[in-house]
Amino acid sequence: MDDVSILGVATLSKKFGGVTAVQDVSVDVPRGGILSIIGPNGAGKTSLLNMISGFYRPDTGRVVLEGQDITQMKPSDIAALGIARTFQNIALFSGLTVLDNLMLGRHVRMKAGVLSSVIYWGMAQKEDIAHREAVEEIIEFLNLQDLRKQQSASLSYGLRKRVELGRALASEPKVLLLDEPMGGMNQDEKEDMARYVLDVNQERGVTVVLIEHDMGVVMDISDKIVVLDRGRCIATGTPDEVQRHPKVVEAYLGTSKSGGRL
Ligand SMILES: Nc1ncnc2c1ncn2[C@@H]1O[C@H](COP(=O)(O)OP(=O)(O)OP(=O)(O)O)[C@@H](O)[C@H]1O
Repeated sequence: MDDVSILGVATLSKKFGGVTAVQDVSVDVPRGGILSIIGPNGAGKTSLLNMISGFYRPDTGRVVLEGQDITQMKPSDIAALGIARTFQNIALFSGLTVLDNLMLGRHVRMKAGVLSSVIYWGMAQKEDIAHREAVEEIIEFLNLQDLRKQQSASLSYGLRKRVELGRALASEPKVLLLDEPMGGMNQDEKEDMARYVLDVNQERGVTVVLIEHDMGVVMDISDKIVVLDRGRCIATGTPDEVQRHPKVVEAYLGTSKSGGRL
């Protein structure tokens, strides 16, 4: 991993039975940047995120966060070290309010357990106030003030995606993994979300790793793009470099027998 990277994966591979989901993929994620992972359905994008966040154990290879090998760690320990994620299918507690969903997102930062909060009630209460302040600040940042007491189930799809972003931000991540944050959104919702992702990156200094199918958004906001195809990395570079890369042109436009699968 080079000096400018916050996160690196090296020769990661993962098979499910006879299916190779990811094969020998190496990626350096620049600190403070936005890196997008693109590729056709089944290319291995989500599997790669799952290995970074500890949800899947790689067959081979390493995941390193700020010099620390996290390959074998549990998802909760990885979250505590500063990697948060959102899911392709929204993973909120639909019966809970926006505020409570965000408070749950903070639990990796909460020190006081149930027992200690009984014994050291005052300390736990102080901690609770600090957590509430942090969550209120995120609610303001994402313009969710008017919705804080609403059940998340009652919100539109685009707003639920925004709340999920808030839940991930509540853990104060250094690196945010976003799995299709604009998937299923209309154009206005997409533009809003792209703006929030940029603000998270630029104003809060969070490194972003993004899986996204909307090429307009990807080309607009990414510093670096990784292209996966059938589990392998076929190109890495800036948006310009990747767009001109012969293998990407072939896969996207189908200049050969492959017929454009992206
Ligand atoms: N838990 C699993 N069990 C079995 N096979 C899996 C599992 N997770 C992923 N796969 C397989 O691994 C391959 C890569 O899937 P993955 O979801 O990582 O691709 P993707 O690029 O994220 O696709 P999409 O854009 O459709 O989300 C697919 O063939 C998929 O069926």
